[in-house]
Amino acid sequence: MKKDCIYLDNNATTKVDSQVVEAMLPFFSEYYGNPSSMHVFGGQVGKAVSKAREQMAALLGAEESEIIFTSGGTEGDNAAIRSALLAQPEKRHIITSQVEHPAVLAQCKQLESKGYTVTYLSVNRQGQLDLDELEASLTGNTALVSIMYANNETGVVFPIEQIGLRVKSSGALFHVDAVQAVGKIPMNMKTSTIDMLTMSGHKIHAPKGIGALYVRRGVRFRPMVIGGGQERGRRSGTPNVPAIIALGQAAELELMHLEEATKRERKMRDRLEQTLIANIPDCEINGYGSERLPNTTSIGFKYIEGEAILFGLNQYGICASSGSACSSGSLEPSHVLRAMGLPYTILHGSIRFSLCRYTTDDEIDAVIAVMPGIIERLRALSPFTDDKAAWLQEHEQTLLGVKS
Ligand SMILES: Cc1ncc(COP(=O)(O)O)c(C=O)c1O
Ligand code: FES
Repeated sequence: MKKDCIYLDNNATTKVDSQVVEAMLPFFSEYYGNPSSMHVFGGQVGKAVSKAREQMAALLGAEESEIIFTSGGTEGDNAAIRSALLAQPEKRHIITSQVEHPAVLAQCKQLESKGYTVTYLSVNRQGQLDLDELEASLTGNTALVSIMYANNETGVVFPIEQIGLRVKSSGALFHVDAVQAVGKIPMNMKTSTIDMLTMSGHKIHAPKGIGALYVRRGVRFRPMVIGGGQERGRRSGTPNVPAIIALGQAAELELMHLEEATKRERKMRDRLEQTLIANIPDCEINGYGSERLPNTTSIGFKYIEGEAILFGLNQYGICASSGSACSSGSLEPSHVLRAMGLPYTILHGSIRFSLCRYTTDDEIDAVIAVMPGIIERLRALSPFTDDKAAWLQEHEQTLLGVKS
């Protein structure tokens, strides 16, 4: 495995910060007590967990009592959706969007088979929701609206507070998957319309398998993991103390770096985009013109395959991705880009670069230097010309076996 790679796949996962590793290490073999124990040895671990909860709450502008530690984004999303439905058994309708992460979409699909009705809001070519469509979909039967803060593939940011105001006036609960937004967009739950918010540690330089779910005080929470009653009865199981300490430390660092790091990342991201667009014909930025995360760019290069571009980049030690980490490896084109109605050729030729606070200008320069050559070589080999690509687009539905 290359250690010296140029890592531009931070939306898939991030490197654990060395200060984070340092903070968690003593909790493996030195302070290994159970935070629920009555003795002082366990009690001091309990205090460290409380500090981590404070650090997490500070990043979200929340109260400590509103933070539940989870195993990550997927659990947070699952737990929030289930809780919202269990708390309002008389309501049988859910609203979400077509571009959510599978952690939300798979849950909704399963609920449909159990008799729930789910509305999947559409997005336009820029990846934006239509707030009128949302308003028209809300009914007295709507239990929950679950919408992501920012999209993991395109970085497109949804107008969460405008959505929340509409949700609140309908009486439904509002859950937000903020896995990609926490640490990149300032959050203040005290002035927000959000009832529940999911975050995940491994996107903010903490380890994998730890995260937090924010549940607004006063919102009835029905736990998904039940047992010994840890996390004030909201998530049972002996907590993963070292990972929680790590998450707290990572949250503190994110808050400290947020303003300056996102400014730097945006500058580098914009330079990367502008230079590639200027130097390579027939490419476009997915979600351009929409508000986007400062660290993310998804670029479609016509007439070639995203996987082939990644292979080319790999030879220079550059890590990027052709969609979400969970679905890359499958040949299905991205459900996000498809929902945006992108033409066949862009759909298949899209790759994502995602930066972090460790990204340097030299790394961006390296990508800028090799990309035109990679694209040119692949296009020279491509069997698709303009005309063939147009034919493919026309027959896209048949080729993909999509029902429509
Ligand atoms: C938007 C979004 N939601 C949820 C998840 C799942 O988080 P986790 O990997 O912590 O389960 C991810 C991770 O890629 C994500 O990008
Ligand atoms: S699990 Fe991370 S993008 Fe799907």
